[in-house]
Amino acid sequence: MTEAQAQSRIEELTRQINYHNHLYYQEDTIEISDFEFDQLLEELIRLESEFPQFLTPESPSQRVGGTITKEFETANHEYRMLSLGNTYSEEELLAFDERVAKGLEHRNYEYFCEMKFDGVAISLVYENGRLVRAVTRGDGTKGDVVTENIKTIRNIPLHIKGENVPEKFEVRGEIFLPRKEFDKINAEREAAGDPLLANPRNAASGTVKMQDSSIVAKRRLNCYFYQLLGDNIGVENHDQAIKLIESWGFNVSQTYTKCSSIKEVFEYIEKWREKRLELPLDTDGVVLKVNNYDQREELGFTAKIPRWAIAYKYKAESSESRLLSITYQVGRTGAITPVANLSPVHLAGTTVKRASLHNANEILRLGLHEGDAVLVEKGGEIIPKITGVVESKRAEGAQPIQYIDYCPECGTALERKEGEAKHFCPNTKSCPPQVLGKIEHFLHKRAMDIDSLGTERIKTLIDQGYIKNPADLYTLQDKADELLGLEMSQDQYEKSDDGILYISLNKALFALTEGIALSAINKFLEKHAELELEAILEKFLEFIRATNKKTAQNTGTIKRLIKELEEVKLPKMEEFLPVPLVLHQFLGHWVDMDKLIKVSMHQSTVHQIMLRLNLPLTTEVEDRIKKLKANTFQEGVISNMMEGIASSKSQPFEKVLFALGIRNIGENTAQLLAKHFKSLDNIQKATSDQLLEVNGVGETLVNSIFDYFADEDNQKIIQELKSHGLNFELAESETKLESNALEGMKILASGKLQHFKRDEIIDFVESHGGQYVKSVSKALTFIIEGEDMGPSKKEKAEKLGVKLISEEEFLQIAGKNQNT
Ligand SMILES: NC(=O)c1ccc[n+]([C@@H]2O[C@H](COP(=O)([O-])OP(=O)(O)OC[C@H]3O[C@@H](n4cnc5c(N)ncnc54)[C@H](O)[C@@H]3O)[C@@H](O)[C@H]2O)c1
Ligand SMILES: [Zn+2]
Repeated sequence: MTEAQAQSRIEELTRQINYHNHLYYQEDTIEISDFEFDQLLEELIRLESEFPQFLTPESPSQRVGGTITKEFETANHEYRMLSLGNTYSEEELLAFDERVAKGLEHRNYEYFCEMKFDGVAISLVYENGRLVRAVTRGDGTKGDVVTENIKTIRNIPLHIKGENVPEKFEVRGEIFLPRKEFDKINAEREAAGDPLLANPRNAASGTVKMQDSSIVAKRRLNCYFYQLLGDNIGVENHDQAIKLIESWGFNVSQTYTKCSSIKEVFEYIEKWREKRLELPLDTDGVVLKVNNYDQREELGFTAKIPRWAIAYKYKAESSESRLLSITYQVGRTGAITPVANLSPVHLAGTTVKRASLHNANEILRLGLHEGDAVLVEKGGEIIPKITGVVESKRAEGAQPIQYIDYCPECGTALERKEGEAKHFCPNTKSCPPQVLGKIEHFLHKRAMDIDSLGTERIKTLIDQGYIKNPADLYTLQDKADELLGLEMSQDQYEKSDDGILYISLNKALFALTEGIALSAINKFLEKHAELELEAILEKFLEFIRATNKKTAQNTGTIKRLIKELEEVKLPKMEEFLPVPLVLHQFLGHWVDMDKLIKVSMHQSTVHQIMLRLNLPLTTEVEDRIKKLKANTFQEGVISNMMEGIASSKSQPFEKVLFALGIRNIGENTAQLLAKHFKSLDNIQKATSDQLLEVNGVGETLVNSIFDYFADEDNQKIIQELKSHGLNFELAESETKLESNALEGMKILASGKLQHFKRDEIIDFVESHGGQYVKSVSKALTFIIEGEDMGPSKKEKAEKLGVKLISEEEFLQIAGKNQNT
């Protein structure tokens, strides 16, 4: 490489790394994996050491990647917060160990090994046992002060009690969002139609930097601590420091260990390679640190990293697979996500058969062609991903993947808004998954609260034409008879491109054999998931012989199936068999294959096909066919459903208003609007000025309200719901005040109360003419101090001079004697 080439490559790498650093630290999103990022950085470091004339202090190789934001106060770190060197290879780890030995001039040292937690670094400063400041890493020298946000994390101690607590010290740790919380947040976001968070790390990072601490509190962040700093701490080794902070009440992950040689470090790395996937948070490697502080000092630092520690990062496992097909999933908001169906490969402890492709751009970026050999990666923390195509293995004449133009669920032409990566199905009213989204919202616990209808059942009712909108739910009562025996068709059926019905292999094999349990068949299939369909069927013959149940008869049926599968030449689908072929094994006497194929094209369940064929069956054949069917609606379920639907009619108006799913009307806004306008008719009649009078209503909301009422279909649904007796007005009791005792007062309650549950106090305050306020501010008349009131709230209240009163005093003010 010439000097000029090196210079321009260094510039290019610098530009790219700065770009990805910005995305990662400021925007909390990523476009490339950590591995790809680390490779760029490694290349830069290599070139800079070969061509030191181009190395500048501003190079990303010399600086910690983050910066500070403008929204917070900043504070300087007393001890710089550095990055860590990292490696993905064992040779480099050995080389690191050699450097340590050389630096110390002996091998008499230990390593302290911990998991590398994938979150956000935080520094907490304590003085006289009190948390005084929480600061982000920022640019390593100074960071954002986010104390209020950090105080909402439950297990961060605000006061330290204990012996020998130094007057001043600093602890560092990693804030993270437990994976479960992350999944929960994303499920809620999906249901609300909000964009999904990319991964738990980015979510944690974004949360720490939020302006509103009350939202931070809801996110359930957590923190693991791994470092103690300060003068005269009185310990010589890191393991002692960790034990010390543990005894002071800091949350320390119990995954650490001490190793007396690099060989033991390798054992630790192997021990955790898969086990870490069971931890409640994402981890991306192992950090090893020289345990003794004097030795650390001897080794020192470079500009960016300590010489006494390094991170070994687990490389995402990668395997080659084949692209079988692409399924286009339609989300509840109409967003299309292409998913690659792959020939099964074993990766990171699981069998992978699918990988997300995100959107059309990703397919273009990869240059995917039909049937391509692809590289699949799974790091445990991420869903499997296609990272590349093996072009040399591409079949001659293979065509590039054509993205779909029409919605696979409803056939509507797809749209793509400018600047958005995803395609959308604009048919919000009758596209089945979108209808499902609406109905699920309607049924939600905080809306109409009908819990006897799970997703599967709703889907079935939509698919089979029983409900198209929420109002249809209230007509089900009249169809209870028809619902009995209805098949829940979701998972076990598929349709081929030309509409032939397929059934999952496990159900087919279960029905085709006698005396073998479905669970045994499932186990068998799991074991052989990596085989192709024909090979599985051959293996199944062996399996039948081994179980020794009705062997002759069972093998006979399967052999006939294999033969017909070859002859009939229907499209092949992994893990599924054509329903006509399976039925042919039972009905061969009565119906020929062509007719079975034809009928199956128009139906979506075995139940429906059998209704169409209307054959006189023997009990034996009937039993076989029953084994094929999916779960059906049973009597108990139906009566539960009917009960839930009937009792939902008494849900109060604000719940009904929320249930309608008017865009931008959340639960709180629905309450406010209901209280203010008292009926849906009044809301519909309201002018934009009248709407804007309501606290929290803005232009966007006004527009969505107008849009909603302008739509004739919505008007029809409202009329129908009214005719079924739902509440479209505030009940008498809700509009009447119990007293005016709290008029003009702004009130907040904090901590646990004796006489009220969370929501009850709000209702109580309002029914006595007061206003309930959700955050501490100067405007409050007083705060009701319950048991265990949060110390940060209390501190803030004291600072603002807001009066705190007891629950008893409050009851007196409200004119309620607590004994009544
Ligand atoms: N994908 C992208 O676009 C992109 C962009 C920028 C950075 N990154 C990734 O982010 C990382 C950037 O490195 P960095 O400078 O933030 O450092 P780093 O994350 O590699 O290492 C330092 C950090 O590790 C954390 N850590 C977790 N567990 C620890 C433990 N037990 N002991 C000590 N520290 C622990 C601390 O927060 C510390 O600040 C790299 O891994 C890089 O791959 C990715
Ligand atoms: Zn659609």
